[in-house]
Amino acid sequence: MLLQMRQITKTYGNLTANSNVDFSLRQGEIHALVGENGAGKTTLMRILYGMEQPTAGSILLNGKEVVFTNPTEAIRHRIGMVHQHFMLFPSFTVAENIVIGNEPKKGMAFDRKKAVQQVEDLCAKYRLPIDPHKKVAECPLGLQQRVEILKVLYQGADIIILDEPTGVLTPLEAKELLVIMRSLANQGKSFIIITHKLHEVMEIADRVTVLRDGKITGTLDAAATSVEELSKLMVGRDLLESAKREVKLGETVLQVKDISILGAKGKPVLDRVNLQIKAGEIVGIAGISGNGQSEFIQAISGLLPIDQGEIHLLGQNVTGRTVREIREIGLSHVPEDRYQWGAAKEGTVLDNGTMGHHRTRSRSGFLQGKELRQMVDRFIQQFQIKAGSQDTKVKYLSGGNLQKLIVAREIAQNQPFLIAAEPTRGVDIGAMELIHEELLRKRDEQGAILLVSSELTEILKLSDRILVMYEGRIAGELSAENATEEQISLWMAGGDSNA
Ligand SMILES: Nc1ncnc2c1ncn2[C@@H]1O[C@H](COP(=O)(O)OP(=O)(O)OP(=O)(O)O)[C@@H](O)[C@H]1O
Repeated sequence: MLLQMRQITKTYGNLTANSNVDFSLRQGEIHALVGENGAGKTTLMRILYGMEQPTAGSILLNGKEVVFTNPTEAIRHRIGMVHQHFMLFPSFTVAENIVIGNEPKKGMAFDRKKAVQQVEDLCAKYRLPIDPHKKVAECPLGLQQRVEILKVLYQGADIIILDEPTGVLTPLEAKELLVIMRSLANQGKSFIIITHKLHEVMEIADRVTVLRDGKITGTLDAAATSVEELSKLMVGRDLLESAKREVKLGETVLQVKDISILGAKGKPVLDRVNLQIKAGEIVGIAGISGNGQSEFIQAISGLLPIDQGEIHLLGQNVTGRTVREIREIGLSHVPEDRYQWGAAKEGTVLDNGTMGHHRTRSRSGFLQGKELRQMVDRFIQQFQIKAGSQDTKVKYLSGGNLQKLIVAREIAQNQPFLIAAEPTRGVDIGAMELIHEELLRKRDEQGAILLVSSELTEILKLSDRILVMYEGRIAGELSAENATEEQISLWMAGGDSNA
């Protein structure tokens, strides 16, 4: 066995993140690690990569015990990790990012020519083409991830850990990554992949290990299991399928009229976009990221000024209004980037769970300290948020648990209009089901929802109408009944526009 982690336990104060975990990896294997948010997946991998020390337990590489007190030691033992949030220098080139830390030198100076040559050789060896001279800032996310993978290969990794690698990728990029992993595995590399996407596990993994509440609930051959069995092992129950119910449409809540945002190079970021959403409907926007969806949401929520057109919310012209004014008129917003817009990392669960709620009225006036705590308690229970206590800083929450907290907070604002951008990014399937159910409930109660998601299945499941964005324009619109994955994918790729 290439790698064995034996009886690993990790505690933080009185919280047990990993409890007597046994995990193994064979050479050339792709081993998926799955489990609910906060189950302890990232913690286990941080231990393997030397970022954390286990409270108890041992790691054996090729049968010999090893102890890593930092990532440099793990790298020396040919273990590499690609994190959820990329750790690249955007203003450096691809080649510079790959060799950094181990740069070829000519005398004392950095040997740029040799670095480029080494990167070109590496790309050829592993059949992962990329332009070494390109600035990382100019690479789409899929290519940035390729740089991260090339970087660990450059460092000599034989074991590669990928933490939710497809979360930020487009469907096409995700498919490509799976092909790359299989090809590298065939060349002898071994992978551990943390993912919430069980269909991906079925597609790519040889074996799969399920963690629940810090403990292993099973290690299975992927070929001998199913999505249903895995979800049961993860969540401890069968999943409910939420179905859309008939709802009568109410009055117009959002009206976007012909809005445009001019780009830096004369090419519009948004080009005469129109949209109307009524009470009681979910309108989904599909599209490959980078086609204007982010700017569209930012424009509606007052984060980004527009150059042309008007935005009306509940009959009021909100064009040019501030974020706060628009929120007060009737918007709540689950933002796309939870770290940039959604949360204050140094704040506690209580602080983050009550943001924007201080002006929410209770029967006795505005919500007071105790009522705010009770409200956050309800969020924690309803969404099964693993947070230790309300006084825990959110930077210690697992990614999915922070996402659940933001979604709970925003839905509870009870505003007539909700923007839900990537609402289930990074959450486990049990939590995804809960969030979907809550969004549908809000719609049934005459809420108007704008859903932006890179997950086509999510768009298809929840939306009453689907719009596809391509290069800043609405490339097409379909009702839920007429929507097919094929048609949407075609518009997403810029083909056969009906607009
Ligand atoms: N430095 C820390 N201090 C305190 N608690 C921590 C720390 N790091 C992790 N935890 C806690 O350990 C538990 C396991 O977290 P971990 O990030 O491993 O979960 P995960 O399975 O990767 O979740 P997700 O799918 O949401 O990313 C969580 O309850 C988390 O809040």
